[in-house]
Amino acid sequence: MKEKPDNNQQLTIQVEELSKHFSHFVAVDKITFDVQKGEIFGFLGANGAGKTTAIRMLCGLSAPTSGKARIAGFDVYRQAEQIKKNIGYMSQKFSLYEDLTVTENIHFFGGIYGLTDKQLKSKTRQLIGDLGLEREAKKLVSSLPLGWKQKLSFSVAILHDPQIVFLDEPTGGVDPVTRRQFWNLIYEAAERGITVFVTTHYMDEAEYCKRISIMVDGKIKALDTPSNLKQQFNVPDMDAVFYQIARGAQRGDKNPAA
Ligand SMILES: Nc1ncnc2c1ncn2[C@@H]1O[C@H](COP(=O)(O)OP(=O)(O)OP(=O)(O)O)[C@@H](O)[C@H]1O
Repeated sequence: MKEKPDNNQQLTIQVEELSKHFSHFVAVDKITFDVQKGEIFGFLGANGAGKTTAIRMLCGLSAPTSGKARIAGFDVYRQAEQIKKNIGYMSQKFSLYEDLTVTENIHFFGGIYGLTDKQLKSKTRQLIGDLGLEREAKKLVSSLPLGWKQKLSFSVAILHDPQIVFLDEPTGGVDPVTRRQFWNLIYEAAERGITVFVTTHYMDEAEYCKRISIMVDGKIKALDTPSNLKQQFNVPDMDAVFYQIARGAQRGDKNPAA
C-alpha cells in the first residue's frame, strides 16, 4: 500500500528531539522545530555545529539515532524515498555538469526528476526566459560566471516543484549584488509555496529569512525572527546576535562566523 503523508499540510518540516550520534560523539543533540509551508527558514551555526548532519537526516540521506521528524508529511525513518521525491537540494558544490550546456543540464535533471518531454520543453523555455539566459542556452556551464551557475543550480533544484528546497550555503563566494539577485529567486520560490530551508554564514542573508535558528555544538540555542532576536539580545544586527550565541562554541574554529 502506498504511504500517505499526514494531514498537517501547513507544517512542511516537523522535528522533535532529533539526534545523531557517531559512536559516542553527539553531532546533533535533540533539536526541535517546525517550519511552515512557504516559509524561508535560516539554519545557522558555527563550523562543526551539526548543520550538515541535521540536513542529511531531514533529506532522508542519513537515519537519525533518535527523535522524530516528518518532512513534507513523510517520516524520516520509514519514508526516505518519498522525502527525496518531494524535496530539492542545492549545496555550495552544486551538482551541475560543467561539460554540458545550460539546456542539456536542465534536460538531464528534468529527466532524473521524471518530467515528461512536454513538461521538459516548457520548463526549459520558462527557466531560460526567467533567468535571462537565452544567449547562453547552448553554452557549456563551465563558461558561465559563478553567480549564474548558482542561479541555474537553484532553478534546477526546484524544476520538479518540490514542497521544500534545502540550500546548504548556496551563495558562497559571490559578491553582495549577485547574492541579492539570488535571494530574489528564493523569495519567488517561497511565494509559490515552496518552503526554503537555508544555511548560510552571511549574516545579511540571515536578515532575509522569516525565522532563523542558531545551532551551537549540536544544540539549537536560539530560534526566532531576526528582529525578535536582535531585541532579545539588545544588539543592532544579526552579526552581534550570532556572536553572542556562538562565542562559547567548543567545536569549529574560534571565529564563529568564519
Ligand atoms: N560521519 C561522521 N563521523 C564522525 N563525526 C562526524 C561525521 N560527520 C560529521 N561529524 C562531526 O559532527 C560534527 C558536526 O559536523 P557537521 O558537518 O554537521 O557540522 P556543520 O555545522 O555542517 O559545519 P560546517 O559549517 O563546518 O560545515 C563535527 O564535529 C564533525 O566532525
